[in-house]
Amino acid sequence: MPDKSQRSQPHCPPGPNGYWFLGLFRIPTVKPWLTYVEWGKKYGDLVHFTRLGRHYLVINSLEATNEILDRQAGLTSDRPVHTELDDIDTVEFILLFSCYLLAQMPYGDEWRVNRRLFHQNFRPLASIDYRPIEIKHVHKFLSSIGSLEMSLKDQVSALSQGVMFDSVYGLEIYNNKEEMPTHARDVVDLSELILLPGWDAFKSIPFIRFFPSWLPGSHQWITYKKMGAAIQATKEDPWGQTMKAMKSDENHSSLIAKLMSEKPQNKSSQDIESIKYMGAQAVAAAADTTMSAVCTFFLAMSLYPNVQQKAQEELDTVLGHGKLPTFDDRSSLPYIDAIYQEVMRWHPAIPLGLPHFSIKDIYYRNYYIPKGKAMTHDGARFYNPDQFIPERHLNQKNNINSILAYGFGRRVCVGRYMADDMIWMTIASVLATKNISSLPNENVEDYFTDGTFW
Ligand code: HEM
Repeated sequence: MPDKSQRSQPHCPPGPNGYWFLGLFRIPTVKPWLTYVEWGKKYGDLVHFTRLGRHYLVINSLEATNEILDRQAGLTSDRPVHTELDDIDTVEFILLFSCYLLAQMPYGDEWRVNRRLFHQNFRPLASIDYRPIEIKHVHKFLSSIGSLEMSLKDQVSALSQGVMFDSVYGLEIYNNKEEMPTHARDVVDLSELILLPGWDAFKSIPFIRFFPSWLPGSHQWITYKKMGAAIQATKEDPWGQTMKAMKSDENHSSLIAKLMSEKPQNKSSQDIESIKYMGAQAVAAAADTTMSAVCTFFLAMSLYPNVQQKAQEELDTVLGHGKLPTFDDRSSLPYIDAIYQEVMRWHPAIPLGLPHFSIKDIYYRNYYIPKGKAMTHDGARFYNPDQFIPERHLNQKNNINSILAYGFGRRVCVGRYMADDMIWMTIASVLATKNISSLPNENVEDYFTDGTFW
């Protein structure tokens, strides 16, 4: 790459204009991905804007994403949240954010250690251990479908949270409204707000955190405080219950129990904290993501009955009518796999991805991208992108790494192998045994709430 002096006057990519420094006040907070796609059509695959002195870059093309987030991953793997919070050296910061979750950690040695721990326990081989639990919960879910006690969305949420609490802590979740799954969802819901451009005003205007709660602006700092409390509860409560279960039940089995009984027996408090954060991160990461993907699948099947019929024909031919699939059947069911990939493309669980933050100025094409950009992407690069067309994935050499919904570069989703198993098993099992009829509302966007997640 040529050095700075050799370039012909690099400049920031185009984007909507705002006020200098203060930036643009029309930044969307409602379904922002729709606006980013519109901006992409107007300005190109890189859209730049500023807000309160911070630069944002929306990446709308796979080519640019690969170049910036993969090939320059050493510079663009940081996260915006804590990097800037570190600048606020207050007691509140130390109290609230001494709790670090992997997804929000700044890129560096601490992230590397915690990412390795997570990877060891959720890599492809380790993820196979969770399959019996996934099958047990999917079968339980199948028998609960149609019950009037809970909405379909709550049942799906209980399924995705149930799998994770069972796998990590050996704890049963009967209802997603119980305290522990609610705290895990709070972590995600609150992070979703915090990651949107514009929710970081108190970093540029620090005295906001001294505002009384009734004053406009104070809600941002209050949200951070609530998130700190939710993280703390998600880290400590299931851990405490698992410690009790390990003492009272000799048959107790869980990831936490396995890690705690591994050598060395007398673990340092730092090692124990890392295990605790890994557990909390896992239940928080799974809270909305797998739920969102499974709900998207139900929506797609209700809108595209021909796809459902084709899938059921494949299942009937390969397995026999009404027979439940096993993981060994996956390679013989290409159309079911194509449906899974289309679910992940059509409405990704995290439409904007998680923001990346660059630690140094970088260059791409003739654009100068100043240090400190948050980067997101929009995956609309397929023909008729709004249509649900599983066929587009058939005869492609796709694998889990081609699924853009799992993110990019060194921060790519570290729980993707387990998520992949879990979502595939749910899709295949539902199609093998149920007929999904129409949902009440035909406007697809109405099913997708505001913010980062479904
Ligand atoms: C539909 C299911 C899921 C989707 C679509 C998804 C998507 C993502 C995305 C987009 C990222 C950010 C990647 C980036 O920065 O480029 C991410 C990060 C992460 N995901 Fe997932 N995820 C899913 C399920 C899970 C599950 C079940 C787990 C836990 C077992 C998990 C654990 C994580 C963690 C820990 C990170 C942070 C990684 C880091 O910052 O180094 N995810 N995920």
